[in-house]
Amino acid sequence: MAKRLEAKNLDIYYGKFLAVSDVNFTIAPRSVTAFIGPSGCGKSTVLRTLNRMHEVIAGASVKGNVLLDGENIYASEVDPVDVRRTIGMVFQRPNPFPTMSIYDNVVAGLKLNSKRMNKASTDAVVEKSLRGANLWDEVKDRLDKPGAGLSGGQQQRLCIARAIAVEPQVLLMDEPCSALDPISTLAIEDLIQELKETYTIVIVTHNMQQAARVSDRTAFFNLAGIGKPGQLVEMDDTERIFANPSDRRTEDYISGRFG
Ligand SMILES: Nc1ncnc2c1ncn2[C@@H]1O[C@H](COP(=O)(O)OP(=O)(O)OP(=O)(O)O)[C@@H](O)[C@H]1O
Repeated sequence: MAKRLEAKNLDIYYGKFLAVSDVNFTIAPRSVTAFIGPSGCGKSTVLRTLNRMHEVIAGASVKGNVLLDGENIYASEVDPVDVRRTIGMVFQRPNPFPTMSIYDNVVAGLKLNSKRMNKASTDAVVEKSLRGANLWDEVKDRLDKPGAGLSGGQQQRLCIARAIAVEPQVLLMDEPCSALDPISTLAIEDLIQELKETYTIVIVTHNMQQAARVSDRTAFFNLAGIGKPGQLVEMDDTERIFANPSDRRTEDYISGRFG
């Protein structure tokens, strides 16, 4: 189910502003890749081009291609809504629909995809998704209660359940733990390890320990200079990036000399 993701010559714009230039990489199926780098270097921008969320912003555009198992997601015949179903996204702040029940939060994605399902199969998807997000045991007796009644960490797992309910092949996570306490953060990190058995995962994180803990591969992004676009400096096995990176700029960043 998990798929390979490739970026080819990506130039990413906000209006005329070239925010990130010439990004190329390949991400293997069933792996976790962390995007790290100083603020403003374009980590979130690159992430959003991987499921065509970038173009939702007025004036934003992309040159280059993103291939999912060799298929260009920017090809003219491709429906961006399908792309966003296949390549799901979890955001920085848990964003469940607050008044909607826990159950309805999980099925919200299915409804958007207008799948017609009977009650029994919907129940099964809800249970499977909540189990997949390690939340089932905590909420199974209050599925009809509002999503807003959960803790921040539970809400983030609910958002992950909502994202996996539509059975994506890739999961993009934009700083999914930045609003969470350390215990909830560890719960999400454990969950990421389990989810990579099924999905290809890309996570943006400011926390280098987190990148070292959860990812197989790490991509270091940097700004070419003030006012210049962000760029991918290097991407390699996480162990190598943290122990013996190829580029001096990566070493300076991970050893805390800047950023
Ligand atoms: N909606 C937007 N409109 C215009 N410019 C934007 C927009 N979002 C981001 N940018 C610009 O694009 C560049 C990259 O921003 P981005 O948020 O991708 O960086 P980042 O590395 O994720 O930063 P951070 O770590 O602070 O979240 C920055 O110069 C930023 O100001």
